[in-house]
Amino acid sequence: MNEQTQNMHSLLQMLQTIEAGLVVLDRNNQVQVWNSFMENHSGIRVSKARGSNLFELFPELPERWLQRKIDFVFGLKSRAYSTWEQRPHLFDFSSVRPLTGNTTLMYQNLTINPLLGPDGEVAQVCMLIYDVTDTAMSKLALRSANQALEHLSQTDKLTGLFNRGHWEECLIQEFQRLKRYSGDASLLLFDIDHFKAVNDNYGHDVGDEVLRQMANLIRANLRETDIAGRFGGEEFAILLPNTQAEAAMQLAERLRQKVREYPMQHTQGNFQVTVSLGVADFDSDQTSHQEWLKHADNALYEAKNAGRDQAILFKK
Ligand SMILES: Nc1nc2c(ncn2[C@@H]2O[C@H](COP(=O)(O)OP(=O)(O)OP(=O)(O)O)[C@@H](O)[C@H]2O)c(=O)[nH]1
Repeated sequence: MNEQTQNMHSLLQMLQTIEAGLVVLDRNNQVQVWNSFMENHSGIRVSKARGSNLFELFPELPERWLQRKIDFVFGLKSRAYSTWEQRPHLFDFSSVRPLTGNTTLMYQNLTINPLLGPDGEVAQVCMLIYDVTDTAMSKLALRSANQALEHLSQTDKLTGLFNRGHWEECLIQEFQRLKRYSGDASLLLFDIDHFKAVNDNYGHDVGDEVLRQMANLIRANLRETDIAGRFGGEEFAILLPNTQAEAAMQLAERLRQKVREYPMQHTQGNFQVTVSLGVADFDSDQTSHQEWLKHADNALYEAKNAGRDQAILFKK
């Protein structure tokens, strides 16, 4: 064996054993090279793979998408890429997790490189398939931990509604949007009447349960785009985007009715509670979100003073 042949032989052996899938395709997608990574993970021997059409060997491959990439490499003599974030599992290979022993589908990155023939044109393409399962799994775990943390930091533990901090951030964003682009939105503040008496008569646990039931009633009566939060102890706030004062008052009235009809439960039976509500719509004269809130709070105060169990719209 001369030196050149020996070098070529070593090179081929190296390609056979690299820890990535290596597939060389001709212009008709027929497999020319198939390394041991591909053999081991697909269970398809090189003798069967060589000369076969890639898409017939792997019907699960997204043919149109991959063909476009391959054509791009042939046509433009440049590399093409795809990451696990775009296409998590290109080939349906499984991957054994060393720590847990669990099997999961292998996450893959892909590059497709042009291989030039003697005429300088692309004669074949070389696909490299990388197993990036470890990176992908830890990135996904981190992402979901961050999402859970974000959710926790925005949520009121007792009711599951947004907490005051996050709700107020939503209000600020909506206020700034309305200031810039104009439009309608309304605010609804509501407070359980004589809640202290609920705690005093039935105990703090029953009081907590009333707050939870109240949150459920709110959730059941809102649209997806409405934003509800627990504003304070027994006070709730709802931001109603794209809603004029009249429609906000209808919702306030409906909520008031639903609450007073709802049988709150304690060990000796049921009891009723009522709520007072203050409504204020966005007004371009308002200079800050606090001013908008103040308007709703003034209306709520008026509703309390006028005898409770009612909704009042803020008037300048
Ligand atoms: N069970 C329970 N009670 C709470 C919670 N947060 C605040 N409270 C109670 O809510 C009550 C609020 O009482 P007040 O501010 O006097 O108001 P109110 O009795 O509802 O009277 P009005 O609002 O004037 O109708 C207090 O007794 C607080 O202890 C909570 O998370 N759980």
